[in-house]
Amino acid sequence: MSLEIRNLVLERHDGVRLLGPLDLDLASGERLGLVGESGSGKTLLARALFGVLPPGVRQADGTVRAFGSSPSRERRLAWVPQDPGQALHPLLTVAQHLALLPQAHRREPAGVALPRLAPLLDRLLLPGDRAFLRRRPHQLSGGQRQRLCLAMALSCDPELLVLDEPTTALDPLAQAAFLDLVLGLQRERGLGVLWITHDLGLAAACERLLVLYGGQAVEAGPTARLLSEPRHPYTARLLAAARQEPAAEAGFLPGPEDRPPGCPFRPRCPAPTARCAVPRPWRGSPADGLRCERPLEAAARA
Ligand SMILES: Nc1ncnc2c1ncn2[C@@H]1O[C@H](COP(=O)(O)OP(=O)(O)OP(=O)(O)O)[C@@H](O)[C@H]1O
Repeated sequence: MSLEIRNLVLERHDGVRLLGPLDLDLASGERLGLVGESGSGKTLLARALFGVLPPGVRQADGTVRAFGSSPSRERRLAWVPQDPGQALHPLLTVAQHLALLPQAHRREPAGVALPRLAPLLDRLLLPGDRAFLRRRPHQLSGGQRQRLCLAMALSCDPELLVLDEPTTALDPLAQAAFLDLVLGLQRERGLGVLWITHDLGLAAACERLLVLYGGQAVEAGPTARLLSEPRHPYTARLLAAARQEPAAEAGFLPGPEDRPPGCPFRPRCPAPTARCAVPRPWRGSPADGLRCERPLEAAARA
């Protein structure tokens, strides 16, 4: 197993729960889409994987295991960030960015790393000539900046790629091209992929989905099943949004301190019951299960 998360709970410094309890498994070479709207805890989860929680957030419980306890885990796991503008250093050149991780993880000098990475740049449609390698981030297009982040993430041949909303800053055509590129690389290299997104349409390229709402996993399963027969009302709502269908309900995800006890989706749910106010157990396996008192088919039968 590339990634094994058990009972992970993240809290704010004042004890307010931000995420969890959460279980997640990712097998090697598998593509998992982590889907949820803004504020649902996706980025915090990615940060927990890399052990870099922001100030004011702590891991209150649970375990995160990437590649067991392998000492090389740092280089086997790589992250493509949401905002390349923030991730890239404005004063470093393309060449200096590309040499950073090989230097840190493999003690590989730039003079060795850059020729080794030339075919990768080619594959990512980034020019490898001297003039391009001397450019700084502000001299690149948005798509080139994001592909540079991808090149950096792949520079030490990782086995698992975590992509945190990597296409947010791109136009729809560039989004589709970036997705194709990642899927192609995933197949060629047998990479595991954890694709974090609020867009169910983008996540549909993954084999499995895990849906988060208000810091809780609400549904997980094979993508084909979730897209055709969502069981949690929030998954159904996401699906309707991806199809640009109008919402029957209004409202936003409340802040972590204002979330109701029990199911966080209860205030927006079309058919809540009194039992939804009580925390419900996860039913099923981490890969295929649900946390809902009144799954959709049951509600339809009532
Ligand atoms: N450093 C922090 N201190 C306190 N609360 C935080 C901190 N970072 C995030 N949070 C809170 O944790 C919750 C989850 O945040 P997170 O950034 O993981 O959401 P997200 O699903 O990635 O959203 P987005 O799609 O907008 O990036 C939010 O309510 C956020 O306000």
